[in-house]
Amino acid sequence: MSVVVYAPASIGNVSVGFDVLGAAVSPVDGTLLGDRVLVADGGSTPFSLSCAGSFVDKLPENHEENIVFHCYLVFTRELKKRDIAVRPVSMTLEKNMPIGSGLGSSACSIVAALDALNRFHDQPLDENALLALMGEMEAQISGSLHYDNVAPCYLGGLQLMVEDEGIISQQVPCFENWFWVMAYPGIKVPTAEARAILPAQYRRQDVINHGRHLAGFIHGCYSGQPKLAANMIKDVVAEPYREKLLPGFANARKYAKEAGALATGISGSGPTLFSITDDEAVAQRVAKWLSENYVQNEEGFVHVCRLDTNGSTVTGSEL
Ligand SMILES: Nc1ncnc2c1ncn2[C@@H]1O[C@H](COP(=O)(O)OP(=O)(O)O)[C@@H](O)[C@H]1O
Ligand SMILES: N[C@@H](CCOP(=O)(O)O)C(=O)O
Repeated sequence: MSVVVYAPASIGNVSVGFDVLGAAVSPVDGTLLGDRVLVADGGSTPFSLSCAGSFVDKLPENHEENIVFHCYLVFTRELKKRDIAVRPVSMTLEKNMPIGSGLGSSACSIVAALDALNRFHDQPLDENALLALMGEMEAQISGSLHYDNVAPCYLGGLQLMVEDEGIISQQVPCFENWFWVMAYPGIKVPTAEARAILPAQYRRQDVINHGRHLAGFIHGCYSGQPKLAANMIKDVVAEPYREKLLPGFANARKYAKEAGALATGISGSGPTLFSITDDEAVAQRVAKWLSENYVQNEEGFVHVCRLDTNGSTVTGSEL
């Protein structure tokens, strides 16, 4: 028996909810924008890991530094705590996501690995316990606990981190007709570094505006007001400080607005940007412009996406 799990790209923060809001996305043309992990019977070897995929060269050379190995360690720790037998596993990571891209690349590997390990062991951990482990792994990589990539990647859709009453995250309704244009320029911005440049404290006016934007956005989503929700997508917490890490971002946002996009922001800690529109022609026009003007090298790409409401999914038993 073996299982392959696909975990999609995600937009941390969605501009308006630093560390507490995230969205999973998948390209409309069916491209797999996410990692896959295969877990198969390891036979007489307790654990082995091999890696493949278009971004395999960007992974740490030592497999013990790969987050998938650490996922195996924490998963088996949890099984041992519960007196559940750990099975020998042979794992393969298909690394399709660029690292340090703002697309939740590490979250893709973490979610695919832990979801696949759990399924291979007949789901001994419930959704919340698994999500808590995913957060632990993301914190190990970025230096602080935030669920805004792993939660949408695992559960799908637009997710709000409530982190109370034993609930980590809950889904918020969003607009099904929105296109999310994702543009990765091909350069690297490490999440830990993009967090380190943020202020430790904020002015009262910024706090008020942040609360107004996030509450207004969530209200717009629940009351079915797309224009209000899109107008609320403004970031006073991270974007003013991170913009300097993203060459051409201000220009790209200006173009997207003139072309008819509803809102544009930094995806996660960047350098990927996202731009929202409800008009496919606008999405294609913005995508073309970003390909020609925001992408900096051959590693960059642009995808027109929809919200991925599935989150991580089983794609079969072989890669
Ligand atoms: N499977 C993996 N996928 C992505 N990054 C990994 C993986 N294993 C280890 N890493 C390391 O974790 C760090 C991820 O960097 P980060 O900026 O947080 O990426 P992202 O924001 O794209 O998730 C890098 O130092 C990378 O070498
Ligand atoms: N809330 C985090 C999100 C980081 O997302 P990533 O895709 O860049 O890892 C932050 O903004 O630091």
